[in-house]
Amino acid sequence: MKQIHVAAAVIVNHNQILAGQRASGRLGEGAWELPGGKIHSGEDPRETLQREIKEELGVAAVIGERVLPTIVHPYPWGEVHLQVFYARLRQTTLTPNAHDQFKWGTPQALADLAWLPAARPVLAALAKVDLSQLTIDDPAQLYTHTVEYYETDRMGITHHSNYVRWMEAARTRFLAAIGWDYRQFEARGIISPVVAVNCRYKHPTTFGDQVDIRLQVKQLDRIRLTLSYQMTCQGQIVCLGESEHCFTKDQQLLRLDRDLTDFAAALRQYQA
Ligand SMILES: Nc1nc2c([nH]c(=O)n2[C@H]2C[C@H](O)[C@@H](COP(=O)(O)OP(=O)(O)OP(=O)(O)O)O2)c(=O)[nH]1
Repeated sequence: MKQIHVAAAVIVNHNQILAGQRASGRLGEGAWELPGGKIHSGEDPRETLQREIKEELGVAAVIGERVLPTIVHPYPWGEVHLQVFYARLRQTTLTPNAHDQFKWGTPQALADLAWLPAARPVLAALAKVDLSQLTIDDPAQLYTHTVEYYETDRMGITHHSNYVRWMEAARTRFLAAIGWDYRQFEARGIISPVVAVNCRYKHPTTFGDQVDIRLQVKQLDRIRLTLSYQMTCQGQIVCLGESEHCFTKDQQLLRLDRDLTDFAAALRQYQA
């Protein structure tokens, strides 16, 4: 039997997920499914989902962890191997393309819809999950640091200066992950001075603590980029930071909306 490899997304918003009704004229028309589609040859299933969600809903998505092991279901048209991942949408306004209608609801409320059979085990698995507690991270925006002994002070807590360094570590990794490695800027003669940094220390950390630093693009104006950093340890906020940057070449300020338009477009994808 022909094998059909498919990726589908449990798109989460608070405690609700998104179900789509397959448009008429498609196989399984009228049945409900999770957004997704066939994995192209050589494609990573997470890339499939980014592509399919863009096509079907008109928005960018962050793809998280697997929900459950691959589901295999035989249909008259082939054996579907369904890989299901959590996802969240970057924007809330959808432009539906491939479905007759969409519904948001808790897995319990949506369980009675006429789902494609391969999707049913997903609904059963979700019934045991507290979706509102789920964090779906874009790896580009998350840097995890384990506090070193040498980062602590005489009081036994992390010295405050380290948080600013971790912000920089999160930032350089973020830029590299979105295709704008800082070395590329330097190779083009562009430098990016930090024009402001601030930190609000909310709770101390100490040796061995694992600190998650989540970065977001807070603001982009003509010359300035503002990034925000939320730092948590075991889910508790330990520090909230911000940094502001400008970009210069030959000691002239560059404009993000004129001289660095590709970079600005890449950053906008990560704007909160
Ligand atoms: N997206 C999705 N497909 C599912 C689910 N459950 C399930 O059995 N399937 C099956 C139905 C189809 O046989 C297959 C998905 O193929 P598809 O034809 O919709 O994929 P596609 O979006 O790439 O479509 P196309 O461009 O080839 O028309 O997986 C589900 O929950 N979501």
